[in-house]
Amino acid sequence: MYHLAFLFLHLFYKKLLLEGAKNLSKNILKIENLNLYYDDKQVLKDLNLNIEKNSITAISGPSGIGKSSLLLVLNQMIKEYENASFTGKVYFNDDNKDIDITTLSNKELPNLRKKIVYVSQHPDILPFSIFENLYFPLKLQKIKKDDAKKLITEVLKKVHLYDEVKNRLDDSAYLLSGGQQQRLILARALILKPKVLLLDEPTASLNEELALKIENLILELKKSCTIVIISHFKSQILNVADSIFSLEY
Ligand SMILES: Nc1ncnc2c1ncn2[C@@H]1O[C@H](COP(=O)(O)OP(=O)(O)OP(=O)(O)O)[C@@H](O)[C@H]1O
Repeated sequence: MYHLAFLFLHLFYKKLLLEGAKNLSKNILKIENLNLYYDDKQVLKDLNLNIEKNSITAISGPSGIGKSSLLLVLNQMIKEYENASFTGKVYFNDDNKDIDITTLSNKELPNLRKKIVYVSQHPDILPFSIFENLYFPLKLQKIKKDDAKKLITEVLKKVHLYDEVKNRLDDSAYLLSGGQQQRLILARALILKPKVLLLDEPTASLNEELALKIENLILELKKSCTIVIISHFKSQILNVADSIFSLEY
């Protein structure tokens, strides 16, 4: 009888431990009571959001409601805006440890932004060649040029840009079309294998065929990272999103 009770307790305790471990790692990002202001103007009000690991969350809502601002909070790029301020907490589950990223020092932020990468709707192309735009983040990681070449080819193929640029990698990236630049910055975001990708209108300048290819890429990326996406295309949201978070006035 005593043994049976002990076994039961042991199994119960193990189940609790397993559930605890599962819950701990289920959400990769967690926002609690976020209020965001630009100067005196409040943009986000008492916002709470959980984002599951390896999921695709779409942020929807009317123009100007604060969708891009919300993405900027998620990797703390918002701290670069002098007129922005916020209250609340943002937890990032990194290697099964929850850290409140709002408390990170300025020195710790570049490392966070390698793990949680924001891809702007306005391609922030660097004034270098196509190759150098992609080599830049790798150089900072002290990755050798030969290894970098392999990674760059791989990532250009992933974003369906390789065939268009393979013979002109030394040309200025400014010579690329809007749609090519958009795929280039997506490639640059992917090259360091982020844990979270924050995509702000990733297919805004692409034709329908390319947009579909990028949607398929986003679905494939879900296996290795978590994605938060802003898109004005309803069909795109329905095609890729596991959940939709709507911002309303
Ligand atoms: N740096 C800033 N300083 C002051 N106000 C800003 C700043 N950035 C954004 N805003 C304002 O904050 C509000 C939210 O902007 P945000 O770009 O987050 O909206 P959005 O939902 O992404 O819009 P859209 O769908 O048009 O891209 C808007 O009213 C915008 O004008």
